[in-house]
Amino acid sequence: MTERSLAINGLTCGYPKHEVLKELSLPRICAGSVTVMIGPNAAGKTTLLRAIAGLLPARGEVNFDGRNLLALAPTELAGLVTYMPQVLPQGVALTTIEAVITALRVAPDRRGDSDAAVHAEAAAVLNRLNIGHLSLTPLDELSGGQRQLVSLAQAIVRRPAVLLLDEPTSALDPRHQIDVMSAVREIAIEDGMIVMVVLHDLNLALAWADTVVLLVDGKIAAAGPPEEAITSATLETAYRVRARVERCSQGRLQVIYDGKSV
Ligand SMILES: Nc1ncnc2c1ncn2[C@@H]1O[C@H](COP(=O)(O)OP(=O)(O)OP(=O)(O)O)[C@@H](O)[C@H]1O
Repeated sequence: MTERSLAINGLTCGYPKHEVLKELSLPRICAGSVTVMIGPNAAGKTTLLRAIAGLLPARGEVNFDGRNLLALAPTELAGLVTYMPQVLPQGVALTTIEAVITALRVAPDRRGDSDAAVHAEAAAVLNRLNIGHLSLTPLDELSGGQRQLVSLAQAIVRRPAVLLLDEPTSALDPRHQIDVMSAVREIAIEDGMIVMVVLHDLNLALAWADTVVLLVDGKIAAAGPPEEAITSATLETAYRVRARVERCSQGRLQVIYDGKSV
């Protein structure tokens, strides 16, 4: 059996008066791997994820398992792809576990599951993200970081074939950032999921990505293993900063910013 993968060829998409991505193609993404999208503000990272999720009109090919996702009906696409947005909804009168159960229940293939099975799965995901203690807390009483963790739980509980996460760690403290990235990595491997994550924290990208894609102005400026995509030269070009990528005393690569470049 051939390994499942996602391949993007000639993707063009954007907004009525602003074409953001033009004929974009990405290296093939293998199941079980984590691809981290980085790049300056407004580079097109969210636009790319939203196009793959069918939330924006797009032309080209997003091939998965022999099918072009762009041509699928919304319900079929929703069974394969889950997108966690950057901005999280507020004002929803549910507890944390109810929110996760609701996310699972809308998955087309899970509607017939027993209440006990769905509850157990939702509880397991909350525990995995170390927020089991928040199960009965209303969403409106959560902090920003806690809400981000619940939103991630809603995305991963569905165990989609393709998981798209838009800045899932932006509101989290360092410990929870590690919780999230390690959970995402484990789930990708366990379920053979294709995971694409947008991050601004380049040290997280260096630590957790199998592949890094650097997007600048709607185009790929670098793509490959983290140590090849994140270098002094690529950071200077993309972000106009002076930075070094060096190994710390424990051998891990880290970015050190020295200032703005001229
Ligand atoms: N709804 C919209 N209508 C029109 N233009 C939009 C809309 N949403 C985003 N854009 C524009 O599309 C471009 C890409 O935006 P996008 O949100 O994809 O960038 P990003 O790389 O995710 O940025 P950030 O790191 O700031 O979140 C930007 O120029 C932005 O102004």
